[in-house]
Amino acid sequence: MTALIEIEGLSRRFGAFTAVDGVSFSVERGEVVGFLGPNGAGKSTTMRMLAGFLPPSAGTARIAGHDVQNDGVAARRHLGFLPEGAPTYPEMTVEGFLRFCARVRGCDPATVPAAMAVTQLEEVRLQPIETLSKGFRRRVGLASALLHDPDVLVLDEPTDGLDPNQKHEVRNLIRAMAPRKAIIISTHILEEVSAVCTRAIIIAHGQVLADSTPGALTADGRDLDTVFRALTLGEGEAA
Ligand SMILES: Nc1ncnc2c1ncn2[C@@H]1O[C@H](COP(=O)(O)OP(=O)(O)OP(=O)(O)O)[C@@H](O)[C@H]1O
Repeated sequence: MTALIEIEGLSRRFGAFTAVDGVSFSVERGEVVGFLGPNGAGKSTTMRMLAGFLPPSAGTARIAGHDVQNDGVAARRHLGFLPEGAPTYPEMTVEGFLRFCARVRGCDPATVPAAMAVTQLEEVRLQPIETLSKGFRRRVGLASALLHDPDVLVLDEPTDGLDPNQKHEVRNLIRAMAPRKAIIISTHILEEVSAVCTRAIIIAHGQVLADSTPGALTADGRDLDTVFRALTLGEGEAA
């Protein structure tokens, strides 16, 4: 069976600078992959290429077997993407924005109430997005990614800006969806990896430094924070 996410030799240069440098991995249904790395490591650039929003300088990305560049429409049918930052169209209400997203993507408007329910947006459904707190805006983005119940979720810092209770809810939601989907989440929060991820990929300077289960990464008794620092700061076994 083909993996739902397949990335091979993905690279992206900006001028002379290489932001992503030959990244390869695949993600099967049922996996929740934590994509970790320091600021500027290349996480968002990789995710934007995987979502088909940024063309790679080299390499390929496939979603459910469809190349995101050459067969983008078919690939996006299987993809829910939560980009960094807030949803656009700040003057729209939450419900209006989600109905608009459903219409543009050709999915049934009946999906909107369900997406608002799982992301707990009903109480603000008639509020313009620009009047919402950062946490609520993040949940609007998440609801939009979930609308068409895609097989693959690519979530760039899904809990950014949420309070501890909301973080807990979003992690529960990710865990509940996990068996039916392939999910990749980028995060700076290492506790999130232990809480929801079945696998962790650590990148720095655009290159994959580790790709393993959280248990295997910490098998020698070090905590994930120490492993992360050792890998990304080049402290090696001394850490
Ligand atoms: N459009 C662009 N033009 C030039 N450089 C860019 C562009 N987009 C990203 N970069 C650079 O590429 C590198 C990787 O950026 P990226 O946003 O992918 O990192 P990140 O791991 O997501 O970081 P963060 O954790 O801070 O979000 C950074 O040095 C960034 O400045």
